[in-house]
Amino acid sequence: MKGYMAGMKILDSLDNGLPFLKMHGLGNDFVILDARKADVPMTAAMAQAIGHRYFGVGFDQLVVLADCDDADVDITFWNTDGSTAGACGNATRCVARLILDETGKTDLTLRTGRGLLSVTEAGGGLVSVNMGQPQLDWQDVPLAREVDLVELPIEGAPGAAGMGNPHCVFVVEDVESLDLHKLGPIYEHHELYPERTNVEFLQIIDRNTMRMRVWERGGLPTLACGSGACASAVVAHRKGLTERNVTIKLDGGDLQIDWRDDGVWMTGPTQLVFSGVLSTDFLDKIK
Ligand SMILES: N[C@H](CCC[C@H](N)C(=O)O)C(=O)O
Repeated sequence: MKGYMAGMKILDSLDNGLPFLKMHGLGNDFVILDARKADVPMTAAMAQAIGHRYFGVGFDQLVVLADCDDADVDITFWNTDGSTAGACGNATRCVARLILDETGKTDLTLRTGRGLLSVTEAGGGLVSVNMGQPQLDWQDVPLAREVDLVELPIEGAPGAAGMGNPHCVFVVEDVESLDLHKLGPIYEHHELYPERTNVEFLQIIDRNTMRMRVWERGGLPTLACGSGACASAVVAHRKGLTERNVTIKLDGGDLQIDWRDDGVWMTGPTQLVFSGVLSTDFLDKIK
């Protein structure tokens, strides 16, 4: 910022501020902070403040990158309510794109709350991530008690799967007519999910295509949810409705999900939108 608007007091606040990137994957948007070179302390209150769409920057998830010994980078995901998540598929793709471009590699290993994830350059601006095998034991999702994960004892008999974070997947006749703001909070806080859950609504189009809308844990509908798309593909296949390889049509665009022997692969686009700097004045107020 030096030289630009020289002499204005605001410059100091930006020169010593905290740089960030804004990216999205299918309209699921992220603020990315790089703590690899300089420590970036993050708290729930800070995440909430930065995430505010009017008083902060705004995001669906905040992403903090850190160095680690056994992967190209370590990633932590924060929701707008200040909670953290073990997985975020779209943000994982966005970070993968950054590190692929930064290193010139075509394959990466990323560390998330779920463990080590493999990434591969898919060409045409697309990135593929192996999101790992779905968690299909009730303790791992986690659920409150042992139940049939393909037909949960909830009206509408949704299915459950974990992808490093919990998911509750409904199959419905008409996904467009649903009021997510009404339904989402009911199931996010359902007693069967002790750590709350992300909630996906699917409409099957054919055995390789479905439409999905999502209410994310953290209290908001988003335009896309990568881990939710993976969980949805798993549940729909386990219910016998689809093949293992599907196109999922989200509000923000399409994801390809392929449940292979080595895990659930997710392929889709990413977009770097802008870089910015959080002012020290703002940071001082939210600490
Ligand atoms: N948008 C993310 C999911 C964020 C996860 C979060 N809402 C939670 O599990 O608490 C995705 O692409 O997978």
